[in-house]
Amino acid sequence: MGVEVRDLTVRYGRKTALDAVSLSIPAGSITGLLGRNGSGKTTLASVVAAYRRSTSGSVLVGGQQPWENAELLSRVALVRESGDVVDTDTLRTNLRFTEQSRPQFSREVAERLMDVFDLDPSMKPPKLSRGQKSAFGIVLGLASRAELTILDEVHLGLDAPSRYAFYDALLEDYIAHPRTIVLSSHLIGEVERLLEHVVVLDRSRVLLAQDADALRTRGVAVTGPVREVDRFVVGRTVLGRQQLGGTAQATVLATLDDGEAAGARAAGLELGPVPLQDLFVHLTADGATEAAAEMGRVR
Ligand SMILES: Nc1ncnc2c1ncn2[C@@H]1O[C@H](COP(=O)(O)OP(=O)(O)OP(=O)(O)O)[C@@H](O)[C@H]1O
Repeated sequence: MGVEVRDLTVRYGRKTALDAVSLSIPAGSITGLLGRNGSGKTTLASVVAAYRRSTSGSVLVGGQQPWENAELLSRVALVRESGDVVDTDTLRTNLRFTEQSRPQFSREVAERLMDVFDLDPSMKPPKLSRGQKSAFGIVLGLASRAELTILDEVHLGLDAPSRYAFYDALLEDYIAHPRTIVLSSHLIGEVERLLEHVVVLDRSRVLLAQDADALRTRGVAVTGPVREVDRFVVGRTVLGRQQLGGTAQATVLATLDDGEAAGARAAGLELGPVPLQDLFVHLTADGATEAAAEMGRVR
């Protein structure tokens, strides 16, 4: 179940949260929805899952318009940090409610994840710690096996072992039951290995929407003698540069062909990948629009 967003604008009063956003989320992928605070990620997730109406523009989920489309929405799950649970009922009862409304719900996944996160089914949501609330949202989200599952900052409050347990569970269940998953997170370094597609929002607009592998190949980290590094970067877009004594490392936007790579190595340069996190930081830093425009041209 893919998502097609065209010219989507959402305003809250005079505040424009999404400004003529157009993007595609491929069916059967794990897509990272990335962006700095206030860039519009939650707003986009809310409109796609029909929690909120757009001001203008269109959203199609699996080719259908989601607003007030109950049949479609039974196959779409949005898990938010705030949690969408009934506070007066136990976790066990909340699980049962979700099971009744989700055609693909897996009780086995729910029980396993309740154990993984050490959640007591007889507790009620208000008694849970922040991390336990996040964990319960993840249990509901993954066990629902919705064809489109949007996980919006669900890791907030989770400690590192619980986050890695979540990433492992997500990947394992996704491989066994492929579906479309959208993962919004600030912890790009942690989720990078999961992502097949990346959407980056910046100040209410789409900065990038592309295949994660293609994005990774857009950058190269070049390390070596200062003079050689400086020669290499001439005419290229430099995202960052560090120097320690006579050795420099520059991060540049470049996809090297075999000849260029061999030439660089012959000049004593080491070539390495640029972590997605670094590309993201550079591209969304203030004043980085030129680099982003260059990335956009190679989309
Ligand atoms: N209910 C609201 N009323 C007014 N403005 C809002 C409302 N919700 C969000 N906004 C504004 O819309 C913009 C986008 O907010 P949104 O929550 O979508 O961003 P985000 O990318 O999810 O941010 P974060 O990473 O901090 O969660 C922000 O400037 C925010 O202040």
